[in-house]
Amino acid sequence: MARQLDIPLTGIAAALDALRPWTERAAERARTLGRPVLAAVRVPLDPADDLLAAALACPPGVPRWYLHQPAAGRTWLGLGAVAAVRPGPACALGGLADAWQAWRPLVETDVPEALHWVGGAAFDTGPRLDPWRGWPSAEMWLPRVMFTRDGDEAACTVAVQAVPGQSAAEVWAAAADGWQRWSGVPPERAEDPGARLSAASLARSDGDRRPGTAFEDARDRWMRLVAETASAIRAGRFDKVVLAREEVVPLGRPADIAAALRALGRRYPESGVFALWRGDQCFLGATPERLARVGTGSVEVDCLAGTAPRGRTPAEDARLADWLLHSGKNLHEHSVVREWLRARLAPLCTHLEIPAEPGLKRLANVQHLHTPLAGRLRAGQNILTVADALMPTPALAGSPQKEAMAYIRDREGFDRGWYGGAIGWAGMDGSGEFMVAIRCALVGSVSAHLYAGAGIMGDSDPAAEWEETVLKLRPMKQALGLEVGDDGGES
Ligand SMILES: C=C(O[C@H]1C=CC=C(C(=O)O)[C@@H]1O)C(=O)O
Repeated sequence: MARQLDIPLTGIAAALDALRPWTERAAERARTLGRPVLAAVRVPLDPADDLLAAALACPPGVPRWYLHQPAAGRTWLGLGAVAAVRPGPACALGGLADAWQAWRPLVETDVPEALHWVGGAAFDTGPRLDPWRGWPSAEMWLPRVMFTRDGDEAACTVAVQAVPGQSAAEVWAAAADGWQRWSGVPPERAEDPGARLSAASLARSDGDRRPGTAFEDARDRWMRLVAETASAIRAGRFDKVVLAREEVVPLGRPADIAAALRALGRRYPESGVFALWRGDQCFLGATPERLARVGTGSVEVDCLAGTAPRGRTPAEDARLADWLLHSGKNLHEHSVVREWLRARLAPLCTHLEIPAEPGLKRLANVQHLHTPLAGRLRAGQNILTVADALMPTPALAGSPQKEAMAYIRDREGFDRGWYGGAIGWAGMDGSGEFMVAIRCALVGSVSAHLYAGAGIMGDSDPAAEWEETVLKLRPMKQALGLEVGDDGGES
């Protein structure tokens, strides 16, 4: 049954009306310059609008990018793409910076600050293997419609591209037509309140812990790799390597992505809940780690490495926190990341502040050692150049970076794809934010691929590292209804 979006179309109609004079200017400039020119406007929206419903009502072919940061009161949703920058196969985010900035003078708008490009990048530059085939190593695009809700303020930015030879009326009609087609189509998947998977419907999961099962084999293999890696570190080959694992869970029925994202937002308010739809796949997660946030001349970066479980009682929780804050292995693991970030940021900054001791970042499932880094950026830097310089940090790759990445590719046995990469946005003025894509899953129509890793040091205990990945996988499992929560609920 066809369904209208839950976004009131009056907001969109107002945006399309406001767009008319800008499409005239853009069409005229495109004709004069002989190259495409963008037009964009922004109108206010009702903050009560359900942005997730809008994302899910879009047809599968429409690129969709979603970021929800509950603690900051922010929910952003980008639908469609009017312009995209996508590098060659072996290129990372930094390779997009010039092409992206080249659009800056080619926009007709009175709200240049409202043009937020969205996208992200993979952990490495490929080659992409299943289930990531078809995903680029990095891509940024300007959404056709961008909804932003920041606290009590909500707005909608509509953009369109005028190509040389198009009349203003044709450009405007393209914008209006695009929206009409999305707003009257059936949702990609019927939202069935009973669609959440019950733990019992799992064909294969972490829950099947009997000896001799695929789970046991996977655990033994991974723990052997951890032991080998720890011994390579002791032999001086690396300072640190972050090993990840992939858990593939067949889905008996389509996953309820909206329910998963809502559950993650409720349970992990300090995290960035993200989703990126491509074809019939959705890459989603709730990450506690900010790669970089760039404002006007400022940069903020999270150093997050070193992990302990949460306690079942306040006393146990405090004991675990105290243990973490004094654990030699975790402090060393953390300092490798902090010093690497210091070395990478120093040439980009005129001033850098880094606390001497880490604090704690506490989530519902785990607690981490955390050091916030803050700096003043040198001229000429922007969010893409900064994110590129920092990717991937030793919290995801290891140190030395190149050698650790080659080892990971060779030994892990799967393509990380965008796990360990970055998801974020970039304003045309160079500001923006990227989150590290962890605590996540790539959900397709028949299976979900879940990812989690742990920093391996010379004194790592393979069983403890395995348990750490079990804890890190839990948020996604519970959100997707693949594992029942401690409180008996799914989230
Ligand atoms: C690699 C992951 O976490 C990283 C981020 C924070 C703490 C980490 C750790 O303590 O090992 C990891 O470096 C993951 O969640 O998949």
